[in-house]
Amino acid sequence: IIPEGWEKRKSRSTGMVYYLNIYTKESQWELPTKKATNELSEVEAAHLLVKHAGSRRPSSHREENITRTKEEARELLEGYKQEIDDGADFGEMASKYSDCSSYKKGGSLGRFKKGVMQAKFEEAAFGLKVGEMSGIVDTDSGLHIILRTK
Ligand SMILES: N=C(N)NCCC[C@H](NC(=O)[C@@H]1CCC/C1=C\[C@H](COP(=O)(O)O)NC(=O)[C@@H](N)Cc1ccccc1)C(N)=O
Repeated sequence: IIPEGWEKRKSRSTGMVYYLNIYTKESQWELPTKKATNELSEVEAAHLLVKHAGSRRPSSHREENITRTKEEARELLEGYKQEIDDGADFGEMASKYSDCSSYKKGGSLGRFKKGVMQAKFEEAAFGLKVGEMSGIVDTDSGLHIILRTK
């Protein structure tokens, strides 16, 4: 069977069958193998981080000294999440508003294995399907929304 998120396509030029991932738009000739997320040793994800006064490092390229409260951070992030749910581009929103240095790459953290990110962040990221966005995730760094891209 073809795993969720993949579609079987026929190449217009050669008539050969290939497989297209409807979330990441990647294509491949061989039938994708379904790997249960928990078996997956790594995922690729992007995030939008809003820091607050209680963050472990309350500073970013956006603000030298971040003084907003955690609740203010939550309200801000809920607003960004709503905009993304309404169609705004995740990468653009992360570039504009994220307090993480990954803003330079539209929030992309690249691929990472288990054991690298803080527990709550890892738990959320490895629990997402490709193309799915998390709810608000609370770590020592601040509040995040996460988009799994691979
Ligand atoms: N790619 C890695 N190996 N980098 C080490 C990850 C360390 C890990 N980080 C986290 O868990 C959170 C979740 C995602 C980002 C992050 C925190 C902070 C922002 O929060 P702050 O540390 O000011 O509290 N951003 C980072 O770490 C950045 N290097 C992420 C990054 C940036 C650009 C390119 C790739 C990765 C941890 N165990 O603390």
